[in-house]
Amino acid sequence: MTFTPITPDSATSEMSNGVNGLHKEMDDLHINGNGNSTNGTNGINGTNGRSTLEDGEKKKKRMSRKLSSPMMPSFMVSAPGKVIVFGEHAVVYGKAAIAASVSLRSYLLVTHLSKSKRTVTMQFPDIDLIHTWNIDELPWDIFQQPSKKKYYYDLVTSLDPDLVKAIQPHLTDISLGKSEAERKIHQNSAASFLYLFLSLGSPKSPGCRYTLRSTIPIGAGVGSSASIGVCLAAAMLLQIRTLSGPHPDQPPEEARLQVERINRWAFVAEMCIHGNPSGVDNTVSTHGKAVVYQRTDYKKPPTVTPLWDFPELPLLLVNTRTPKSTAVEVAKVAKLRTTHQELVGSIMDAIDKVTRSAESLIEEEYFDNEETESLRRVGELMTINHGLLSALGVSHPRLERIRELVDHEGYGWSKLTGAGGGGCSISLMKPDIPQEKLDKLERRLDMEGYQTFRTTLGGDGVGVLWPAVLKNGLDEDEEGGMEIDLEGFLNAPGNDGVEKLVGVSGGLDGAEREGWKFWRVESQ
Ligand SMILES: Nc1ncnc2c1ncn2[C@@H]1O[C@H](COP(=O)(O)OP(=O)(O)OP(=O)(O)O)[C@@H](O)[C@H]1O
Ligand SMILES: C[C@@](O)(CCO)CC(=O)[O-]
Repeated sequence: MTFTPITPDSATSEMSNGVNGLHKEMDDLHINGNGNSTNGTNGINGTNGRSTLEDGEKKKKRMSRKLSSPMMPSFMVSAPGKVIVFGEHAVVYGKAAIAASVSLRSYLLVTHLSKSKRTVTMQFPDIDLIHTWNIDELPWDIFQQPSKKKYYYDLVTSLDPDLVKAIQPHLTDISLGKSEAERKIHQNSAASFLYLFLSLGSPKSPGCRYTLRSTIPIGAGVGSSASIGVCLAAAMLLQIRTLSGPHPDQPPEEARLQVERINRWAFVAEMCIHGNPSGVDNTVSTHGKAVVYQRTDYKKPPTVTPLWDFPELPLLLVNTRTPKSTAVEVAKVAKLRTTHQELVGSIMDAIDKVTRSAESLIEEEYFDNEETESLRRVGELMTINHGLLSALGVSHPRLERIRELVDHEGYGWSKLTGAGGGGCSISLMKPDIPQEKLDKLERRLDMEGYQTFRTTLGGDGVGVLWPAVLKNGLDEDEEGGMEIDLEGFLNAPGNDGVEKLVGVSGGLDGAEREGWKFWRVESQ
């Protein structure tokens, strides 16, 4: 996909959509990080950004009145993790890869403080991180400098070293008393958070708390960091009222524009964590479904083609709990390629063929994700892809053991996902396997120290719950549903507790739960 630049004019007209979209009550709030009248981005009250002095005066009066307006309600944002379904390693050599969202997700609860409280807190209990900053002490001056200032519609492709430097003093007292390794991780997360907060917010940003819980395993190649970046980007863009929708009758083109805006800022968050990310993770996490991703020239942006009609596939994700290093595995393949250039080239070509065959298969009109024959064909491509990766030397005995337990027992088709050498595998399960056999398999894997997740490929991307009130098909719905409070969210037990409390598929019989809304970007 190519990023379509959003001009100030188009941004302005969308801003008024934004005001009328998801959350009417936001109209009355005094928030806007980026609004100003010089560049046509001022979305406050839906003005067109070409305001006269008189308008400005009127606006000032209106704004000062609004200071007494009620607090913004709590809301939630959620985004999925991802797996590479086909084409890892070959993608490093300019071949295509298919990546898809998984149903494991991150959930971010945004709660606002009373106006007198001028603090912002990031609370990431999964990694035991909590930190509070005084908003008025943050380095707004440099982030607001005209030569530095970025707007919500900007495409940011690299971090500004001066801005990164300005953040550093605000990271020094994070997680004092923890190990150096842990502090480094916490400081990275905080740097990513602050870069976004300072870029999208303003010195007038309201005091608030961002609390995140995730069901995605961390550092296992399932895109946990990207999903967090997506949640933060979406939440902050919603707070400054620069997104329209999601709402049911929104045209797909408009929905895609909103999603792309989130994706751009999620990429900025990923850059803070990873340095030089390809962008595939945040793209899949924002859009959901699946994408074909290809980077032929590293000096140019990659080609990202959304597979809007990617089927939802049932999947068993297995974490070997064996730490992997992507860099080591990639180097291993590079070395093999030096010695056997032609042969390795043929393997890469074969992987590319597998990826392209999968792409065409999935897009076939009669492809049916609930039908055995269609699943078998995708499954066989996964098996072939794994064999080719194995030939490149990136499998691992713990990954081969999964194939033994799943494929050789006739339960499904497995392949490693991501770099290999440990990390995770994915298994496409046959639809007719009796439940007790599946339970037995999971017990076996558990006994052998694996971590299993039943997940579905190709689900929704970023979603919004505005306000943070859920309906569960229970009596309490009559009284407007159940409000998600911070304590309840923090105390939800484990991944299941989080899913049960706020999960996007926590509706009756696992259906999409009423309340969560998604930008519907599909073409059909
Ligand atoms: N649940 C979480 N809570 C807070 N921070 C998290 C969480 N999950 C991931 N992170 C952040 O993301 C970092 C992990 O990112 P990393 O890219 O190494 O792994 P990944 O995103 O899970 O895998 P990959 O990028 O290979 O798909 C953590 O160090 C932390 O900063
Ligand atoms: C192994 C690899 O192809 C995927 C790692 O998730 C490396 C990369 O694409 O950067």
